[in-house]
Amino acid sequence: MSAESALAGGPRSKDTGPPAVRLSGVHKHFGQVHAVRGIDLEVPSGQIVAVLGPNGAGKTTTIDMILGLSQPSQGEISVYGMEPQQAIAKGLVSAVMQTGGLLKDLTVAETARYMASLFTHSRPVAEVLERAGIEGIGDRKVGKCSGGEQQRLRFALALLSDPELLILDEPTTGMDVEGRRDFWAAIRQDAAQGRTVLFATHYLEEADAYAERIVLVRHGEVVADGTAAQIKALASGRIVRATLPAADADKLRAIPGVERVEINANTVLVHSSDSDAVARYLLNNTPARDVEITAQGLEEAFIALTGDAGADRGDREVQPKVAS
Ligand SMILES: Nc1ncnc2c1ncn2[C@@H]1O[C@H](COP(=O)(O)OP(=O)(O)OP(=O)(O)O)[C@@H](O)[C@H]1O
Repeated sequence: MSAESALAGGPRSKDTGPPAVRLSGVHKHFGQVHAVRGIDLEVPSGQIVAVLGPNGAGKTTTIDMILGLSQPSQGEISVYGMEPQQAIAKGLVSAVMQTGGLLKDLTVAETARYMASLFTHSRPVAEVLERAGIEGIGDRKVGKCSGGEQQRLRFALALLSDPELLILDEPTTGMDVEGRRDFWAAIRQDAAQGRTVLFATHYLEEADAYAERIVLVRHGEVVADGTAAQIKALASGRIVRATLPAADADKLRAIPGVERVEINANTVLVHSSDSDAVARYLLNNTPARDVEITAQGLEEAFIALTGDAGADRGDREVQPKVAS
């Protein structure tokens, strides 16, 4: 089953009420810093959405406003048609943040029981631990849990109120590949029931693998919004690779549609919106061999759309970027 079909749908997604999240013309200033610059966004109920962007793009600032932790300087935010605080007070929203909030000397199960006791209506502790895939470590002290297990515990706690909307702010930062995979497996299984999930990430791989929709932000603005395939298509060109000793970069750049030429020893890489023209030129006018045409991936789209040279394949962080 594809990530999309595993994540989409479910009983909750049939809701026809107000969208889970709506942002209209939202700006946020911190003194001189214009962190969010006019974001419009609507997340329908039941959708799994990644807010993807490099460091400093404004993801956390936006999530904090959706959670009612801070107010927009301008614009409006509603959650299920209500003020964010009102939706949270009704138990419609839970969040999994990166750090904090856990007592190291309690066990996993004690932590969940303690939190459950704070809710008037709570899902059974055993059920949320199972959903988070940590039912086998209920007796383990939180301080002895790995970073990934602690995040799955935070996820379990977030499920106690059985929220309609789950918000996760870079939930897997610092986890190893296996921890990340287990964490997302748990989220994905849960989301198949139709819960709405909005997560911020700067891991392209996570957005590609787990979101139905990617909202790409850069410098506080949405620069692309769609499925991973649609975002890849925005940076629509293809790459033509060939073996060509003594390639003439200027001649290659002069072919219509060529955006970028890279020459590495005997290999040329030509990024172009008209790959056929490049291939024709290479085969008819040069001694090029091993000509290959490939579609650009999400990483190229990310670089093209966010202007960041240091995009990440999933196990490295993108370089910090300060909004200008
Ligand atoms: N409380 C604050 N005071 C001043 N500037 C802030 C504050 N919070 C965020 N900023 C600035 O706003 C911009 C957006 O920051 P934000 O944390 O929302 O980005 P982000 O996309 O979540 O980045 P990261 O991936 O690093 O968490 C940055 O330039 C940041 O330095």
